[in-house]
Amino acid sequence: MDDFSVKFARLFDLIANDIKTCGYSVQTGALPVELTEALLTSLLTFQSGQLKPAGVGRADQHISNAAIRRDTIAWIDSSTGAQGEWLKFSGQLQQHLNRTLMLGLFSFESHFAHYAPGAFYKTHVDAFKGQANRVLSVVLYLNENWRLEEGGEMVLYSDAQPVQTLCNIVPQAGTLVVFLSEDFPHEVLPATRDRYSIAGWYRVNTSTSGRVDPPA
Ligand SMILES: O=C(O)CCC(=O)C(=O)O
Ligand SMILES: [Fe+2]
Repeated sequence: MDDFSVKFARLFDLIANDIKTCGYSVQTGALPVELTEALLTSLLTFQSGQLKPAGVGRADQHISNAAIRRDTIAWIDSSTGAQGEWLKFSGQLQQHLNRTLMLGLFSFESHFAHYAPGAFYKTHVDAFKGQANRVLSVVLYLNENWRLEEGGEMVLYSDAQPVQTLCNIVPQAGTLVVFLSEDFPHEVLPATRDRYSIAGWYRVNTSTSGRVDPPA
């Protein structure tokens, strides 16, 4: 194990255990402050025009739908050191979950998101049953000193009827949320201040005869 996986070994165990027992995990202080600060700096260096209104649905049916979501996004690559560290962290978590839970996670994609004051994302699921696309969702918050009265919580609901609220998650810097993409409807409530985060998804490889999805 390298330093990185030693550092996060306990966190990865806690997440794996939560996913196994209840399908979701909320970890406060999961990532070091220096990393969440550096990620926020990377996000803020995008000119506002470089963050694009997010779409709804699969990439090939990309429709921007302001009635459903009002965030703007930019996909993450390893162009800054902080983004590289985030991708390394996500890769290590992927390996750990594959080893411990046999999830067969194959690829990872993630984007920065900015919710301006008043912006929201109505209740949705990140993947549709049977489509075997997004298997596991990850959200990391980048907001220092978030106060409860500022709103902006993510509300996680149960899939079963009657729908129950499982938890309200305050978007405080360092909090990491991981959940099975098909199983948990969730929403983002409007906030009174700018709200910054990263949302990511692990996919399984669903390639069939000659068609690779997602691209290897
Ligand atoms: O920012 C959040 O709390 C969740 C975002 C989300 O649900 C999504 O991007 O699919
Ligand atoms: Fe979502």
